[in-house]
Amino acid sequence: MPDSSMLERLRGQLVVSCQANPDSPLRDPSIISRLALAAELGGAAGLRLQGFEDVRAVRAVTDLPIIGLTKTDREDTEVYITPTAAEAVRLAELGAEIVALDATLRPRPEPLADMFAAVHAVGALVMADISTLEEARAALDLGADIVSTTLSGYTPYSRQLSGPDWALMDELREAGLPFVAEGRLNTPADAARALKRGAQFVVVGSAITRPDVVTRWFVQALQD
Ligand SMILES: CC(=O)N[C@H](C=O)[C@@H](O)[C@H](O)[C@H](O)COP(=O)(O)O
Repeated sequence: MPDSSMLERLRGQLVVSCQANPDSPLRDPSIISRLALAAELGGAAGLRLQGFEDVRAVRAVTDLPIIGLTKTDREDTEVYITPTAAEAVRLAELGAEIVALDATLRPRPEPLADMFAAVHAVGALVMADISTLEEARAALDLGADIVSTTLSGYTPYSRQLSGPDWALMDELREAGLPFVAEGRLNTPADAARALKRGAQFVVVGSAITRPDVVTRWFVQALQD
């Protein structure tokens, strides 16, 4: 049985996403592990990690809850966050208590319901990454444990914003749907505001663990 007390443990807390793209100099499981430990030292209550190797490496050094995902480029679909049940199950087997997966309404290689069932069958929870209210409703109706605003701005039909999607958070709260705030929460004030907006917890990545991205913000500001 999936342990939903894990979500209670994260309530009101910060989850730090520790990810590095293939072209990043930080792209090494041992470096991701160090980033995760630094996040833990700073008070993170959980970690969001990409890829089997990173999940395995970080599981070996911390007991913090892990939200695991894969990013897989496929020819047949635009869905790239954990597109298949096999990947989802592998993440759970490697120690992710929560598996994040794309739950947008775009064409996908495998039905969402089958993926949710596969994750639950191995005792993990489903975090459904969505981009709209409609997708959140559909995912929760199918049995997702929580939805996350991760993909707002990353589907062509969702709001395209340079900052967090506050309107989506308002819609989710007003609909009474349990949600996590994630995506472009670039300051401590944004993260705190997301909790006030009704988020169960917040996930922050770039502003904490992507120094190349943060450097670019500064460089850009100097040119403006
Ligand atoms: C859209 C997508 O692929 N998001 C990914 C999901 O895991 C990560 O690249 C983001 O860093 C994460 O969502 C946290 O967001 P931000 O880095 O903006 O704080």
